[in-house]
Amino acid sequence: MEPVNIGLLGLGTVGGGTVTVLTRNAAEIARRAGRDIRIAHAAARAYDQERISGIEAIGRITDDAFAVVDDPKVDIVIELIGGYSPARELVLRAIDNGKHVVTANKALIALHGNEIFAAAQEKGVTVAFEAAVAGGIPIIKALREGLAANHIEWIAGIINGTGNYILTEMRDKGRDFGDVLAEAQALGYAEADPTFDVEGIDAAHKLTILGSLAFGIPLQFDKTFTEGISRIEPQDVAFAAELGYRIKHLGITRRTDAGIEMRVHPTLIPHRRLIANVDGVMNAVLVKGDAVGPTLYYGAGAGALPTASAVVADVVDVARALTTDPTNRVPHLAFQPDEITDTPVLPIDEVETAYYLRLTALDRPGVMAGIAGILGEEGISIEAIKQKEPAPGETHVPLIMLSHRVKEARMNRALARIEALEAVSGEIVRIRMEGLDG
Ligand SMILES: NC(=O)C1=CN([C@@H]2O[C@H](COP(=O)(O)OP(=O)(O)OC[C@H]3O[C@@H](n4cnc5c(N)ncnc54)[C@H](O)[C@@H]3O)[C@@H](O)[C@H]2O)C=CC1
Ligand SMILES: N[C@@H](CC=O)C(=O)O
Ligand code: NA
Repeated sequence: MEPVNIGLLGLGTVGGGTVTVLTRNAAEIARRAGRDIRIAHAAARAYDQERISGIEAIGRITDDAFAVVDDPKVDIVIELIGGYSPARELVLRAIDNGKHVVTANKALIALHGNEIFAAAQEKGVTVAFEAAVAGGIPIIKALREGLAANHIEWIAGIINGTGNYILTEMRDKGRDFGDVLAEAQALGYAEADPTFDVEGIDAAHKLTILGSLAFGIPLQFDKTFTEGISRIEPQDVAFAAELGYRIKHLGITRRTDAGIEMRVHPTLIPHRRLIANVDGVMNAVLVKGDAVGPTLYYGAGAGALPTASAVVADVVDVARALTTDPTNRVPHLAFQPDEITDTPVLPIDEVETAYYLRLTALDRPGVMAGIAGILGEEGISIEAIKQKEPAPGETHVPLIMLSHRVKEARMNRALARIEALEAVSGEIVRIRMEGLDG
């Protein structure tokens, strides 16, 4: 049988890894796909010839990505340049040319996926994106296929490798935030703009995709609440540990009677949960289905070869389905396109969680009673309070409180009133908490 011809866009971290995996495992991949798979044409603005093992097997390398998507020999375009533009134009052009597409670009899928999948359906081609969420972990496949029997209740995941790497190094080795970020960049884990990693944007892109796959809703990145890790302080990591918790940056999506929660933020979770012990660049995604119960998927969330593993698995999937009727393929967003519903996404004000609060208050009788009075008036009950000893010469002490579950809007009101008290100084630190057991 004729080989499958790949057009590869981008020869950076993931593009280079993809060349290596496709060439190193060529024989085994061909046995699985039923055809040889070869990179006929590749495009990159820049690449390091010396660092890409297998590069000599590429038919032709250019700097013109549009020449690759317009190459009539190419059957499958792999988009690994990243960003919104020209990635969007390249993918739409590839589809228009009748080519299948494999991409690792979560920013592209989260923002333009609805348009891209509609175009692909129209043309009868597939756009595969396993590498876009949780790198090498086959989480898209698990949600679309392995868990297809279930009513999914919620998903909670560590879905940014760079962020988890930074949090782990800060906690275990007391390293500086900036230092660890620079290392994650050197290792090829970070996005081209690393604020996407540290401010939670990358995790929000991935959560947007997970929410759509789990609940059959359109991709709605603009409705995903996003908070990053840049404001986490070492003292909160230490206080959380004293109380039996770890701080992890989680993407959480949950079905409730009022709508679907979609939120990305640092979260205190009990240290005994498996997911609380997922460290470094590793990712993990917990999925709770009504029939299967809780399931956990773990693996490398970033890096050349782990991400290439997902890219090449998609290529094999597409190659196997080249001759099947498009209507019999697994739908892009897990549900049939005409079954995507517009269940509302809840604004963060409507979301209910427990909270870790740290405030700095005057060490004087009556102050605690004033704070407790406001919380009581707002109907917020407190599960635990810890008052630290004042440092020598200090008049103020850190006060740690863990609340029961309450709507965000109500907590915001209470915190504004407490911050206005004369005895309370500065901003109250608030970190959401989840038990992940229900
Ligand atoms: N690095 C990682 O661990 C992971 C990355 N991803 C995603 O994979 C994609 C690629 O990421 P990396 O490989 O890390 O990026 P990179 O920056 O290492 O590589 C990008 C490559 O694309 C080329 N390029 C950029 N614009 C181009 C254009 N207009 N025309 C031709 N070539 C162009 C660059 O010259 C380079 O060869 C991104 O969408 C990223 O979000 C997904 C999962 C993990
Ligand atoms: N920058 C991302 C790369 C993979 O998606 C991360 O760190 O997770
Ligand atoms: Na994946």
